[in-house]
Amino acid sequence: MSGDCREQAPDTDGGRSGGIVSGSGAVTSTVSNPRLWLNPNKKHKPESYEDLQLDFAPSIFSSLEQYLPPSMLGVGRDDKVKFMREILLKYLPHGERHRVQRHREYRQKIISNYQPLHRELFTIHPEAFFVSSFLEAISDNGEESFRGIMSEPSPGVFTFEMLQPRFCELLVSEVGNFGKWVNEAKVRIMRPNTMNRHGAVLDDFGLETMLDKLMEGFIRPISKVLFPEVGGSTLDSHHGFVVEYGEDRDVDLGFHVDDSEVTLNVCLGKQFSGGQLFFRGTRCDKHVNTGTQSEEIFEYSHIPGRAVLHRGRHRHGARATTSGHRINLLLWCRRYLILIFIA
Ligand SMILES: O=C(O)CCC(=O)C(=O)O
Ligand SMILES: [Fe+2]
Repeated sequence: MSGDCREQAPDTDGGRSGGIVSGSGAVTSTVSNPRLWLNPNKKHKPESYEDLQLDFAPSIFSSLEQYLPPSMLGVGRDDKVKFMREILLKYLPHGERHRVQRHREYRQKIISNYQPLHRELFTIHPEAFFVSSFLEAISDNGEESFRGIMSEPSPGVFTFEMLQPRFCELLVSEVGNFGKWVNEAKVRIMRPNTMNRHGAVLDDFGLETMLDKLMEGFIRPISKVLFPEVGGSTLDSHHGFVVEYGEDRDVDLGFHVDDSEVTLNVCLGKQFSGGQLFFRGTRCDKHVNTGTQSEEIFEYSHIPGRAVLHRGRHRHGARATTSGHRINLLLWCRRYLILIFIA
């Protein structure tokens, strides 16, 4: 990999540069010159935008809504969407705006042609997806209950039981079905990032809303407590994908950091040997290639259904999967709004 091993994913949420907005908190509510408030109105309960096909993730609209000027808070949802889209597009650099638009068209084309195999995966069903210990900890929603279901075998690396075997099976089968459709329809798809030749972006074939809910309702509350220094409570966007290793697939994954604040990595199966994750401590951009202290060295063996949660800046990689077939679900969770508006 190159000097800076930060990976950039080719999705609409990957934009990292941007402008500055609303320094003084001054407001106008006209769409011709839309402005946001500097501080969020935390008492305002945002609407849900999940049912709309928009160019930004539904959770971005829900998060942004609290920054609307008071005169906009009570208007209809369509007017809010129009206002917020204008703001989002206005503050994206021109090239990025174009990329968002093209990616939206790409996603739309896939979603209108691909027939899902297991429709029950496309809406979140916590009881069917998650194990009960995880659900209980989320419902308790406190540091003690989160730590109660987790181990932290190395500082900043948390592991816990998360997904039910049936959910893992269905997701693996859905990914297989998507791959089959891609081959048969001869569609060229974008891979999850520049490190993978195999794997698929789940957000691109209809799972964006479900994964948005997973991040908002399950990963954000945990991150608020375990990763406050990277803005765990303000995660508002994600890049959701699977990686696949084994014969005829990728073998290993080089040393890197993720383009995320917090990364969720859950093994979905199937049978495999090898494929351990290796960690080498957290670094900022400037020091990403510095040496490793012995206490930062940690190796983790994947177990189906079990999650690993770590900061995106925690340096890591994956050893060769030496036999069988390994599939992992990755959710790179980000703070998109903060990055484009308060750059
Ligand atoms: O293969 C794995 O488990 C690690 C995947 C990973 O680190 C990534 O895709 O960013
Ligand atoms: Fe990674």
